[in-house]
Amino acid sequence: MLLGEVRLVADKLDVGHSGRPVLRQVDLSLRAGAITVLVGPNGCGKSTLLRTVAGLLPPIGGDVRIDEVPLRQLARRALSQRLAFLPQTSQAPAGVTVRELVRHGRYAHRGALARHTGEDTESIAWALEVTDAAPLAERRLDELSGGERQRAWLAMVLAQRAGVLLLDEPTTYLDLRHQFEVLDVVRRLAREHGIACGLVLHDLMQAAAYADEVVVVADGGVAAGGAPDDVLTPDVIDRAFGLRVSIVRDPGSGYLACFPQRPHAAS
Ligand SMILES: Nc1ncnc2c1ncn2[C@@H]1O[C@H](COP(=O)(O)OP(=O)(O)OP(=O)(O)O)[C@@H](O)[C@H]1O
Repeated sequence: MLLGEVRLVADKLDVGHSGRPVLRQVDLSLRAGAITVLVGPNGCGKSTLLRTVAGLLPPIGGDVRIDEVPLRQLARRALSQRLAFLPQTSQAPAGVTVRELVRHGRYAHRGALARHTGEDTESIAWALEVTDAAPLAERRLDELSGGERQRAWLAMVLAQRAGVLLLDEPTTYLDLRHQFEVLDVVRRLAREHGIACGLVLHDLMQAAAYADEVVVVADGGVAAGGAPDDVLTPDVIDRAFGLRVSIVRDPGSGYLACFPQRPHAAS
């Protein structure tokens, strides 16, 4: 594994819907073994950006390259072998088991009708294990808790064995412990398996704790990007979210916490 190798690059990317730009001139790079977290206010364009670099929305301008190959030159299956994307919400057919869901991740390699190989079996077992979803494998997805279901979806995209993993708000609907569990899985995927991870998160404290690089999206573009300590400052947060905060570091865990400075809040 080549730690730090750039796997995905967006170069002067304009993204939006029906030809109407939401974000302009976005530069982004995702490195092997690193976690990049996109943060920003509601509706600023984080999902639009993630969906565009995942090849689900056409760029309005600019370029995305994965392993130096332009995204537009990659057929669907070739793209799925390099990049896995988990959207904010996903639907599965009723009654499907976790193992069946995870097997879907292998269609990127084999197609839906092809026979399964030893490599498929091994990848499915690995994806279930790394997400701690192996004990759930024979359970029906619609009978799981939100946290268990999220781990199953994560296992499905991991079974693709792609070098780039994009997750849109993977901690939504999860309680605090399960949020950290999912983020710990992502960290393990980056650190131990060299996967380039790009996440959208709303929680700035979690972004600070897990990101190698934070990208702040606001006002039609990238407002700031870099190491969490450099980027998550009161000024940047005020500019992006329109909220004055003070930032405190918890001496025990080292985590940053933001507190809004609203004079009326305590009254
Ligand atoms: N399918 C669509 N068609 C047209 N406009 C859309 C579509 N999806 C999103 N938009 C618009 O694009 C803008 C950016 O939305 P997007 O979902 O990317 O924001 P976001 O930062 O991910 O928001 P949130 O934090 O609320 O999830 C918004 O103005 C939204 O209304």
